[in-house]
Amino acid sequence: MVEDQHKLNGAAEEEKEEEKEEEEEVMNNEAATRSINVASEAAHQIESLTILAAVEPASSSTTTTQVVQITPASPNPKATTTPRAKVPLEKGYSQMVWLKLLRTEPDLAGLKGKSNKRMIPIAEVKEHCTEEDAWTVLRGRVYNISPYIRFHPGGWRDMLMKGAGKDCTSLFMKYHAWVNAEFLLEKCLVGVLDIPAT
Ligand code: HEM
Repeated sequence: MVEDQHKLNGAAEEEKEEEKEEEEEVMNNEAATRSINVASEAAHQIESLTILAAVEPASSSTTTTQVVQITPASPNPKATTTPRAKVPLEKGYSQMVWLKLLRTEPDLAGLKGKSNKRMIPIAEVKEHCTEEDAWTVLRGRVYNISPYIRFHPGGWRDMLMKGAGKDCTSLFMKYHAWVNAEFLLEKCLVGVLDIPAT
């Protein structure tokens, strides 16, 4: 009887621990996504900066304030892109874990020693369209997205896989032009898209 009670207590403790771990993972995940976004956002903010400059004319003793508007190089796309739908990530697939993999996994691209500067025709990209072997083209670069699919915050079956085996640049720009994919997929680069001369 007492033993049973001990077992029950033990199980309850374990469950609590697991819940705590899950909560921590969600918090870490959100913090990592926020940091990535803040960095990308900041880059856009700088492009549309309005500077309030205190100008002191040489000929006068009074100080006037002048507004200097820097014309944006490109508008902040977040304001114009499609509304977002968050998809819960499976346990163990947080942005934190992905960032760690980027640092620790030597061959996320699956190159097995081959160069990632190879020119790749779109016909070859098309052959890699399954979950286990998914390539995509983004802004002229070819990436192996298989290791990333379950980490994609927008979901993979209905979303990321839409870009598998093809050029996903327009889909990517539609949903999140501000996302720094070049950084997130840096280690997944397999080559450069070969665009035949016309
Ligand atoms: C291949 C490179 C891609 C990368 C590196 C990538 C990365 C990301 C990241 C980091 C987010 C979170 C954005 C945030 O929280 O502000 C996100 C969200 C999302 N992604 Fe992607 N994505 C890619 C491709 C795609 C494609 C091809 C689609 C659509 C078919 C897509 C659809 C979405 C959607 C709908 C969200 C919404 C969820 C959200 O904003 O939190 N993504 N993606």
